[in-house]
Amino acid sequence: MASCSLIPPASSLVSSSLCKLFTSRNSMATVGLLSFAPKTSSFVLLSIKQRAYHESSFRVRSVAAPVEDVAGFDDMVAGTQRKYYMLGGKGGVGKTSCAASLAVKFANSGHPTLVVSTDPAHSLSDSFAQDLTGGTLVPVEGPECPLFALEINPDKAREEFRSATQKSGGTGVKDFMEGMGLGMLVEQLGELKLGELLDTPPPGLDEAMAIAKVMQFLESQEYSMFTRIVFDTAPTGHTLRLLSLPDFLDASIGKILKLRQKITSATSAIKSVFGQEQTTQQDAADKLEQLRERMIKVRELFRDTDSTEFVIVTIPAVMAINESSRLRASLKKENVPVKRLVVNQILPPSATDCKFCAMKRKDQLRALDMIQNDPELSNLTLIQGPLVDVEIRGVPALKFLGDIIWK
Ligand SMILES: Nc1ncnc2c1ncn2[C@@H]1O[C@H](COP(=O)(O)OP(=O)(O)OP(=O)(O)O)[C@@H](O)[C@H]1O
Repeated sequence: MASCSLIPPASSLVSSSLCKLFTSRNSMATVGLLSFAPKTSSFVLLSIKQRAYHESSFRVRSVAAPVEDVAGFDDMVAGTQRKYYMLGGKGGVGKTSCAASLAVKFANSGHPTLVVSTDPAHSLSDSFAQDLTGGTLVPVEGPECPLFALEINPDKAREEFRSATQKSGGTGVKDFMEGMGLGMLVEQLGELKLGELLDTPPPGLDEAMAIAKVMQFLESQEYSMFTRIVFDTAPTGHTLRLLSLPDFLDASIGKILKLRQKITSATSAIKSVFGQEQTTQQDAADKLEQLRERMIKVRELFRDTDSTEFVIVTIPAVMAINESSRLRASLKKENVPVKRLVVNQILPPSATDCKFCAMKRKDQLRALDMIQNDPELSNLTLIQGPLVDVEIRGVPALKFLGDIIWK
């Protein structure tokens, strides 16, 4: 078990007191240094000296900060009905760290939880300091309730889509129709820009495929235990494309299936050619139909105010805030529910003793002010995450960050 001892302030950076955290298992020594900031009545993690500590032995209960309902975590954790949290924002702002810390907090609050990365450049494995690759659910060691992680392999998901569509309307059929002189149908196929879609998948396709894949997993009895699903999504641009993608794919696939019907009933010659491959054609058509249904479900999931919430993560910097504002506007237009905005990596108030930090903090405060005056962001619940001086890696560190952010 961890213990906590209070020692006198060691530097002017520390506003009130320092708390040293220990872990005794495997003779591991200091785990972290906390600073108590009286202004905000909260503890700030200053450093973690030992990274290879044992998850289960890291406890900060004895120094828990006074509980404030800042993020509205009580509301997030309430109920056993399944809820989905999608965390998204600009690249590098801390989406993965926030998503992973939220997942750990849910699991420690009694929810069997699944955390999924749909970002093609996965960093969940790095965040949990555990190998989570492979496209299957991997148990994360440490939390009190089951926590599983899943990194969806976008290449594999895209390949599935490619083979399904090629069989039932892609280049093979297009060439065949050209050979038969059915120019008109080829034109219709061209309109779908399917070839383009397959050769250079738009950002968002990976994401949509990944989410569809997760929903497929979740339909099975085996995964019915999960009551909280946290998505670590790809950077903003991808997310925005994703939102319009289900409509696009739904329309495209719908047209392909209609086109296929037209082709099969067009001439007896074509019928006989397709007849030879009737089973394959049927399989492909079924796959496409399935894909279309899943895309519709993804679209519905994003807009379901009862079970889904999109949490925007940003940093206190003008560019990031502007991007968050645009993201929020687009999400609003698409009727995607957003209630919370995490502003991560905020310098602690005590960071004023060096010129650089003082300037930086001033800059950050100006950016925070921008949020208050931004018509898209000002009405969201503002959650502030402190900048800590080490990388947040592994369950104990994620638990620590989660306890600061998700209150
Ligand atoms: N509050 C914080 N204090 C200090 N470092 C942080 C904090 N939040 C995140 N980081 C660090 O910033 C880096 C990027 O974080 P993370 O991977 O969570 O961001 P991301 O938005 O998911 O990035 P990407 O868009 O590249 O996937 C990591 O090294 C992480 O440890």
